[in-house]
Amino acid sequence: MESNQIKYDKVLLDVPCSGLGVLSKRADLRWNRRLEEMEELKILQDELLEAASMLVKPGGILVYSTCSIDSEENEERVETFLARFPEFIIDSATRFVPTEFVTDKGFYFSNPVKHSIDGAFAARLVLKNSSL
Ligand SMILES: C[S@@+](CC[C@H](N)C(=O)[O-])C[C@H]1O[C@@H](n2cnc3c(N)ncnc32)[C@H](O)[C@@H]1O
Repeated sequence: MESNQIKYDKVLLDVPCSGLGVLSKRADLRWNRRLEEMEELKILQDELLEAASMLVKPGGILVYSTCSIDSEENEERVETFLARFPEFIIDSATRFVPTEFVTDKGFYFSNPVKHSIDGAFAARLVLKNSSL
């Protein structure tokens, strides 16, 4: 999918997600999830990530974020995306947040049990310049 629309230096994609990082505030989510809904959400997250990536300028930044602690909605979505769009690379979160919130792969991740705050995930991706 290619596009001739305006492109941006920075794009933030805060996707619809299961909300599994915020169960302390949304206890109802615990009971209302269905497997099929998760599968649909993952497809939607992939579609939105691909669509958002088309809006990024060469050298620009794409941040993918969720309020989920489920790796299927987090690392797995980003890895699926990077396998299809290797022109994007991970830019580690270490420059922006304390290291205790940075995963081995350079993603931001807060864990309600470990950090006593809502669970969330973010991946900072850079679109390589074609000249690189
Ligand atoms: C996690 S929320 C984003 C919240 C936002 N960051 C804010 O501060 O208001 C996810 C958003 O995705 C929107 N959304 C749901 N399905 C969508 C779709 N198919 N395409 C685009 N956006 C969608 C929802 O309406 C919701 O506003």
